[in-house]
Amino acid sequence: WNTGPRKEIYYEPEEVKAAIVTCGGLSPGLNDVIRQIVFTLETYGVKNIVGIPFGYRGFFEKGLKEMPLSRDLVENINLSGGSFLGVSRGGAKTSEIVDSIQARRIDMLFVIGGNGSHAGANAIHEECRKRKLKVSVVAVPKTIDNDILFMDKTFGFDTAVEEAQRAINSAYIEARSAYHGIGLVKLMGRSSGFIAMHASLSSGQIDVCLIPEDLLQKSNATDASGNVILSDFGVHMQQKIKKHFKDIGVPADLKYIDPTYMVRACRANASDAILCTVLGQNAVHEAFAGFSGITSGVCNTHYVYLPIPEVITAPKHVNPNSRMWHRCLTSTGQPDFH
Ligand SMILES: Nc1ncnc2c1ncn2[C@@H]1O[C@H](COP(=O)(O)OP(=O)(O)O)[C@@H](O)[C@H]1O
Ligand SMILES: O=P(O)(O)OC[C@H]1O[C@](O)(COP(=O)(O)O)[C@@H](O)[C@@H]1O
Repeated sequence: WNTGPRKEIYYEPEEVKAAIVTCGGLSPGLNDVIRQIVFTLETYGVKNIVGIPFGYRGFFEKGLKEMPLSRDLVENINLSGGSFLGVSRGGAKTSEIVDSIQARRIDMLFVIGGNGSHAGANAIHEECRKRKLKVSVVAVPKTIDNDILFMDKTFGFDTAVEEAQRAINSAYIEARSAYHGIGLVKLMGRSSGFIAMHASLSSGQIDVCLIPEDLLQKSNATDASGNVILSDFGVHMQQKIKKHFKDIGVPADLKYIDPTYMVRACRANASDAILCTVLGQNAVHEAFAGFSGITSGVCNTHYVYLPIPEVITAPKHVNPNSRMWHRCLTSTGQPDFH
């Protein structure tokens, strides 16, 4: 569907109670999206806007209180990284969340999150329909990993790629300056290597880029949200490289940098800040148009609304047969390990 404001709106703004929740891991730009949602709701004339603290947990965990939000309060939150509302994993209890939505008389719920949060948003939407509640549940895709289907990019990804350059450059300088130096940098991406691929392409200082599409090391452990915990591949590589050079009797001075949380906690860069602005505003137009169970994003250069079930069928991965991955291989000069 096309995005943007509609001539006819489904809700009477003065009667609306709108809630915003941020779930999952951090991504640069979360505060920009919260801020734009609040600004746009106020522009429509909504007076009752609240933030749900610490993700879905804020709906039912004792001691967590909703936070009244206004333009004045959120004016400057985009100047820092993180989430003004707090985030969390786990705690997805759909029926308790919907009980809480009902008790708080929420008409619009804005869920800012990744694949898991979208699955949660869809479950909440379905449960609201089942109970015949007129609640618009709309999502805004958030993930630095850029692993949401159909989206050209998600907010935070550009910032992560840019911020990763600092770590790559430091590793490069250390490696160049050391006798038999090697620099090793670990970047985030869970099961999708978009950050690593784009950071390699943009840096030009990388000799080998490894992506999880090639290298997944699964374990049986899961995090609070049920995501499989992958073993730390950076540390694994560090040990393997050291052992290899020891075994062949060649000195190697390996410097390992793991900048992942420094990258994730950054404030959004200019291009992500613009993306967040558009997505935040579109989410409000989406809710006022009466949509629910929908997410907004940028797909094939167009801003669009998409049904949540379509975008969560699977995470998006780097295609090892794609032109982009082959451009990366050409740029680094590494062999194709396939
Ligand atoms: N399949 C699911 N159904 C309902 N809720 C889910 C599902 N998967 C994850 N969630 C909830 O969504 C929230 C965020 O999920 P998580 O996977 O940690 O991050 P992300 O949304 O960034 O992928 C958590 O509170 C989690 O419990
Ligand atoms: O240490 P945490 O918070 O569990 O997060 C680790 C994971 O978070 C990520 O940044 C993704 O987070 P989301 O799925 O919440 O977007 C992955 O790249 C990484 O594997």
